[in-house]
Amino acid sequence: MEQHMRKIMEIQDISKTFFSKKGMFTAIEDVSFDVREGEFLVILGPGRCGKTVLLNMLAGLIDKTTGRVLLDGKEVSGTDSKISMVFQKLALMPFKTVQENVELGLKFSGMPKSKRQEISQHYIDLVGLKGFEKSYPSQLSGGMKQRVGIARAYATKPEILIMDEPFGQLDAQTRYSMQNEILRIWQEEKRTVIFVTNNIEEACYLGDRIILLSECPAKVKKIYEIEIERPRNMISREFLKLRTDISDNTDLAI
Ligand SMILES: Nc1ncnc2c1ncn2[C@@H]1O[C@H](COP(=O)(O)OP(=O)(O)OP(=O)(O)O)[C@@H](O)[C@H]1O
Repeated sequence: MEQHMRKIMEIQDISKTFFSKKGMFTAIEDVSFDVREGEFLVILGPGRCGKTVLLNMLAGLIDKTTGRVLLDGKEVSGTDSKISMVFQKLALMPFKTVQENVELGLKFSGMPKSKRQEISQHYIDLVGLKGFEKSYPSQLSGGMKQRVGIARAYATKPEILIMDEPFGQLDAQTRYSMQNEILRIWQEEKRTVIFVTNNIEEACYLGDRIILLSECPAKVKKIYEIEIERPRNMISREFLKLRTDISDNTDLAI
């Protein structure tokens, strides 16, 4: 637990209200929590409760209406190279190979080709795609495409990886195997992960902690510390108890 105690990110009273001709709509209201260095933090909330809006504010992709986000003690405004995102619908470039897709962020930073190749190969190997370097996204399964997205996010060596329902589009079997894969990758290459899901079982399986959000406007309902050892058994008593506690505390069926 010791290594989890440093606060890498502090989210202080952030809110988001959208204004349009039809009126105003508050998606996020006074959300505060800390992110601890090296932890696997899960944000769990019902569908359409504002999870993506919250993540986009953490990543500096959209403005906050109120509140502050501190990264390493300094306020973040706009995007920051210390944060990298993995999206549910991966924006892989269809005419670029796996390797070129993984190198994309590095290329933008102006890194020379040989260094780019060395780094991309490391992360392609890490996510289990060795041998697929020259494949195109259309030749890959859904799970493999997610692996490319994960390698691409890791390749820029961010301090924090934000993952927005990355397994939401996968079939159940692939989803289970990717849950184990993401834990393996996180344990091999320690970074702070903020992982969003609307799936209670997935949250209990993956998280060191779970931030449970309410329905819209999203507020923090409860923060769970999970002490269950990994690999977690989804049918053990303690796992089922946690799952039931969270489910009883959840606003909508999620
Ligand atoms: N630019 C915008 N203008 C107005 N309303 C918006 C905007 N972006 C998001 N919203 C609204 O904010 C609410 C939360 O959306 P968001 O996509 O964050 O939910 P979510 O929890 O990520 O959903 P899902 O579980 O489907 O991924 C929705 O009702 C959405 O319509």
